[in-house]
Amino acid sequence: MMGSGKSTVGKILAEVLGYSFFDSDKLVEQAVGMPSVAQIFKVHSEAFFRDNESSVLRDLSSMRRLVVATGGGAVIRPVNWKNMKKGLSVWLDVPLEALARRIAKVGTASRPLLDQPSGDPYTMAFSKLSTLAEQRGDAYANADVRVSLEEIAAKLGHDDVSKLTPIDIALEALHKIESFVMEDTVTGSQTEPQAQWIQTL
Ligand SMILES: Nc1ncnc2c1ncn2[C@@H]1O[C@H](COP(=O)(O)OP(=O)(O)O)[C@@H](O)[C@H]1O
Ligand SMILES: O=C(O)C1=C[C@@H](OP(=O)(O)O)[C@@H](O)[C@H](O)C1
Repeated sequence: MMGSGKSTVGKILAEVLGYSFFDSDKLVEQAVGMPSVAQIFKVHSEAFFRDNESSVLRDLSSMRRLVVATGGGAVIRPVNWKNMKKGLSVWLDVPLEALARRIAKVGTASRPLLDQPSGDPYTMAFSKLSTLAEQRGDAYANADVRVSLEEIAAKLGHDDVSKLTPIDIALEALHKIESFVMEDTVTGSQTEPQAQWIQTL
């Protein structure tokens, strides 16, 4: 979901693993030749953005040793899952209140689906995120690995997920990825090829 920390945590994962890091929104901007996703939505349309997002994910899916921070909406198209399943997918599950707090802090201008002409930024972001979460239903649960910030906070004895650092979250993601790969190897289903393509969702 938007603001869940895909880029922040994804970059740490890439560094630790010695993989390359890509942000699919940035690749779409480059492919289209526009400086921002917001402008692509405005000048073209969401559908145009989604088509380009799908082709970027398709191209990335044939590469190895990379971590990709997808856009939060990549989960809505089954064709994207077909490509994302060529690697290992990680869902950063962040409570909507925490997402809305982060987004209100940085502003909504770069996230066209949340951008509203007026109103309290936290309330507007929370309301739009709730609608998107409802529309997207269980789509995020298709991910191979779920990293729940509420679970990490409980484990570390914090009363609030906002006390978690990106490193806390990346470490938990690495533990979960390791468990998934081990299980995959034992059951013989083998994520292809040994999870060398990781996306944070
Ligand atoms: N664990 C965290 N705690 C607090 N703020 C965070 C955390 N992770 C990311 N952020 C902040 O939240 C905002 C969105 O993070 P980002 O990584 O860009 O999310 P995404 O790529 O999922 O949209 C950024 O301002 C980032 O600095
Ligand atoms: O959730 C979404 O539909 C979107 C998420 C955004 O990426 P981030 O999740 O990196 O903000 C970006 O792709 C676009 O604004 C749409």
